[in-house]
Amino acid sequence: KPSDLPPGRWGLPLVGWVPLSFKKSLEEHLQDLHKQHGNIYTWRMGSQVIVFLHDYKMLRDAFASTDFVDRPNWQLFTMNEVPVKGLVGSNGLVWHNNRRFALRQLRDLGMGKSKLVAAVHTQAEMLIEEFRKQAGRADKVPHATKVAVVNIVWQMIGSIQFKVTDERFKRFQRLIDGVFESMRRMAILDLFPWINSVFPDALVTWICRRDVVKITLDSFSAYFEEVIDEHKATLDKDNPRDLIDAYIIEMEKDNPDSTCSKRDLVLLIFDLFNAGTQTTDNMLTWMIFYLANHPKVQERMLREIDEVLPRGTLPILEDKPRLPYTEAVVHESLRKASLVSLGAQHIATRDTQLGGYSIPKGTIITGSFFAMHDDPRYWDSPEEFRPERWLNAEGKFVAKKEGFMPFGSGKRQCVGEGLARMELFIFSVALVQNFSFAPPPGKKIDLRPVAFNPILHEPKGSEKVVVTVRP
Ligand code: HEM
Repeated sequence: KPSDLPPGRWGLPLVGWVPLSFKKSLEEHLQDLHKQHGNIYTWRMGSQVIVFLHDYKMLRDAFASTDFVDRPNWQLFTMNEVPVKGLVGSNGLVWHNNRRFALRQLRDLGMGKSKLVAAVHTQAEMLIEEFRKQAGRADKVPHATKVAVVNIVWQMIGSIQFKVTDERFKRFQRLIDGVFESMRRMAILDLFPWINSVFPDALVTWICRRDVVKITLDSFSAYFEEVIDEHKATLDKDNPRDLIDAYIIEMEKDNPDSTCSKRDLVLLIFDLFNAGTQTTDNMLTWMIFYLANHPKVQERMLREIDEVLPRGTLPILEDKPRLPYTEAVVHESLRKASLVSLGAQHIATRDTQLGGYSIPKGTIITGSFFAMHDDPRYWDSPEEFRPERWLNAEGKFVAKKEGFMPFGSGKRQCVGEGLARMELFIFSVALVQNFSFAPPPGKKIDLRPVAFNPILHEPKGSEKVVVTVRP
């Protein structure tokens, strides 16, 4: 162990530190390390040296710096594409160009813009219709929430909308699910890259589902390329309809720094779906679960909405200041869920310093967001779901920042944050206006996330909720 790295667990070369018992979750082990070593500690997982940051200010400063701006060369991020394209896993000029482009598109086509608000409203109406169909019985959260979030991202990217019953949507959803499922397995190769050269290729492919990732990416690519070609054929340069049109226009510019290509656009679209749909859909399910287990929160939210909006009127973003409790419920849900519990990993781009320790170039850095959101240094009684903590004495919403990072922070902060917040706000108002949610009689919804998922805190899909139409 290099002596000036943060303290922690090292274990054996190549294998790293492996717990002897799997009774504790990954997060419980990280909490143990935090208690033992403080706000910055190291865990060698497989052959990867990973430094965990457990402190809000340290994390904020690190992720604001170019010293930690890059992603590791993990398959989880690269999707086996060499050189890496798209946005989530790329570095350098490709990342810089794509991030700037995506942020501009989200601003121009997205947040608060009437076209996208109209699309969110259409999806909110569809959700109301679909939730109504399962009123009166205990059932899983309808799959319409997935359709809604996919449709919004598609609207922005390619002006496409699926119907709930659309077979193409089901195929599309199976692909997204396939990617997420295989991402967990791909992490094995990222942590133990040497198994590639020790075990037979067929075995590695089977364990790590490399074939699934390839097949999935190929299917996505074929579909996206078709959509891109349709856009090219019908492009009006003076009236770009969506992100694909804007990218094609950008691609045709004579810019020496351009990193545009059709393959890059395919990967960018893939990244936006990958990062922007499962996340928002899971967050909406978490909100429904929290509301179901906290009837008083639900009633207070409804009272507030009823005072501001006539029933049947969907909110617009300008209504937010008049709905502070609703804003508080959205924020408290984001805190409690800690959806992306460890964030997305970063890497030191040069030999540098952090928290008084030396961090060699290439060290992987990750945030313990789940722990920060549950840390009594920042939150009074953090275990409680208490939206009131976001309101001041006058009942105004206060966007508390200290200890709150559901979308990451700094140079790689989530580009879809504004869009996700807009969806969660409009969808939750629409649902609470029309329905009440409760656990099945005599039960509470199990709010523990699905086990063994280091990427997302997923709500348990098997949990049922009773939807009742409001009189
Ligand atoms: C509730 C929903 C969401 C949550 C909790 C969330 C959270 C996050 C987090 C924690 C990161 C990692 C930041 C880092 O590397 O430090 C991230 C990155 C990212 N998110 Fe989101 N996200 C959500 C929705 C979305 C949406 C709707 C989109 C776009 C349609 C999106 C696109 C991205 C992209 C492209 C990145 C990579 C940015 C980069 O590497 O520069 N996300 N998100």
